[in-house]
Amino acid sequence: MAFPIDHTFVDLTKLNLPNKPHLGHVTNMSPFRPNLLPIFPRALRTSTRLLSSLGSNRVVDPNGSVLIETTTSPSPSPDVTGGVQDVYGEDAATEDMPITPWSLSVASGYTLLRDPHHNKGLAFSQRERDAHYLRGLLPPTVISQDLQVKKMMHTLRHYQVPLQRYMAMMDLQETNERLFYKLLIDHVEELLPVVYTPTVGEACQKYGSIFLRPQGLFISLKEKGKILEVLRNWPEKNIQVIVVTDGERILGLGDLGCQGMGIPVGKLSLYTALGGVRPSACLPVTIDVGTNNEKLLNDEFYIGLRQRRATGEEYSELMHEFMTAVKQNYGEKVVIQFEDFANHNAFDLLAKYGTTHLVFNDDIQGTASVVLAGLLGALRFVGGSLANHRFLFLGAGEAGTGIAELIALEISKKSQIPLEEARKNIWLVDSKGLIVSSRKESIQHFKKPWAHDHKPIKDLVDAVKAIKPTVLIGTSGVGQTFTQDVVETMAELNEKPIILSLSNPTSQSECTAEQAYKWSKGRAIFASGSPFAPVEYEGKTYVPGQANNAYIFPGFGLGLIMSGTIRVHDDMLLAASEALAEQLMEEHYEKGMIFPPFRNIRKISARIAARVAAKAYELGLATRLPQPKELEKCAESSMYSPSYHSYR
Ligand SMILES: O=C([O-])CC(=O)C(=O)O
Ligand SMILES: [Mg+2]
Repeated sequence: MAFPIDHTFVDLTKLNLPNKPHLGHVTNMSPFRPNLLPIFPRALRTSTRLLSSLGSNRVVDPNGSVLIETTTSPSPSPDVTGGVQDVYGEDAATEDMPITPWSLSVASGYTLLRDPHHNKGLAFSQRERDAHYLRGLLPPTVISQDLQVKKMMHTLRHYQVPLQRYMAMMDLQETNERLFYKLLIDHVEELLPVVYTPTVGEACQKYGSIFLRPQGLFISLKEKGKILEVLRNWPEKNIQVIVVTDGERILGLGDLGCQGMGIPVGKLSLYTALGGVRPSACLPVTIDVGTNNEKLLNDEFYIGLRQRRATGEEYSELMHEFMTAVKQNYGEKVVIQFEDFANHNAFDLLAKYGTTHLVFNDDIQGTASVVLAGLLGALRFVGGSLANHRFLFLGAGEAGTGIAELIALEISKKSQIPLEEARKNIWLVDSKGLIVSSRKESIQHFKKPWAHDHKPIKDLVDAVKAIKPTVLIGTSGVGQTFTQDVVETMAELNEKPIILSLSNPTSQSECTAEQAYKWSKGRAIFASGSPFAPVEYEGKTYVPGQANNAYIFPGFGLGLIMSGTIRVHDDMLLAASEALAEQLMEEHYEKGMIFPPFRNIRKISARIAARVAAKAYELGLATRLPQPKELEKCAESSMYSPSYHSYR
């Protein structure tokens, strides 16, 4: 290798590079000298990586002298895991693998302390404090990351109000990213309800008042015509997953407009903590087309556009510009996860972009996959097959019809009967009552497949009596709709009624865990979308499962990324469900759970990722070739590690 050490910056525009240099290729440009690639002698490893991302293994100046030349080939190296270049060395961090702390330039001193990607707070060693101009900027003590975790947990547990915990965690994410993820990974069961459902729901409702620093990318109607530019303002270039919302149906809380940003931010924290996708590869996006929420429009602290929602062409043009810009800027292999769109847009967007982009709707497909997994898991212990069951849903929106369709697909595949036949054991109730064939003309298109022959029924309890379901699933977004009467009727009809209250957050749950166990006299197999604490009933402890798409999307997305998949296929959802279901053990089921505990989630996600990737290869949709031999190991080894690096 030939490395000049007397150059500190190279002007990219003047170099003889095979690919035209573009800011998008280079992650550590000086903001003041945008064409200058810093070449520091101590940072050669990073510089050579940048070279390879520019498609070159040498830098030649205008006179033809070689400035940098590497012996390695320009593209793929052992640093390529999870499908893209590990520019920041985020994978497999170890204390003994020194790296250079890059940001826009080499970060040091005060800037290093304020750089969330590299800050270690009191964990900077004495040597690092000397080498990086930190002396005096920190109190004298040096502590380990483990002690920092202990201290932070101690602080969090002292907060009585969940929103205070949420704010403390968001503050940590913005000041010390690795510590944030270490906390979340090591204490996943305790902290999931803090950074995610249910607390994130309250945070979105109050987002304007608690807003300190912006997180994610805000794309409003004002950015029309400039979305590509907006994407380029984001500091990271190697994006693998985007979670996008337009805020119209945030959990079961309705239209929260621009304040829905808490959702993509929270979902992407889980992509990293639960699925091991690098934080720098995750991009939260909120599309702001206004809100119809009067309370927010009149709230002086509201952060979004103060207008009613744009609809029709104005809406679809903005979405289309966004979708096009994403593909143009990040290519075809970026996962775009639609989250918390209202029904009408959710189904249309999925259908429209499903054939041109790598899109996944978490509320339709993720929720479906997790619920199917719970049912398959339970059946492993009770015996029988899905085809022997009768399903009744309260709620016929994204989650309801998405789950119904995936159950029908699984039945159809396993029993080799036509899909239409498989749908016949599945019934849905919406706000107007049971969906029956006489209503077919007046209902939305996504409800039509479920309009079976039956006389109209208005009330849920009457529908339960008439249909006699073995499984009752709530996806209505309305709390307390599984009344005592409904649960008692389910318990009269079934020895072990399966009751799933999926609406979020806790306030919207169709019934609580305690109600389900009490009213069924301890016989219900119960799970809910939001977490409930274990319940004591007549001397026995029941542990309700959390049927939340958080079990699926992080591993599902990882599977897509690691295989370089370009389209989502329903068979991948079935593969994910099966991978999750087989990890339910008898000991879990005996306690009443139909999902394995979240504390093993990284292992669970790796298994899901492997199964999804395998299906992608089988379907010919994967582009990362050759196919890695051991996909599960490959998934595990490509996961982000939150341990601190040592800085040279
Ligand atoms: O965010 C959650 O907890 C699950 C979900 O997607 C929703 O309720 O919309
Ligand atoms: Mg959602």
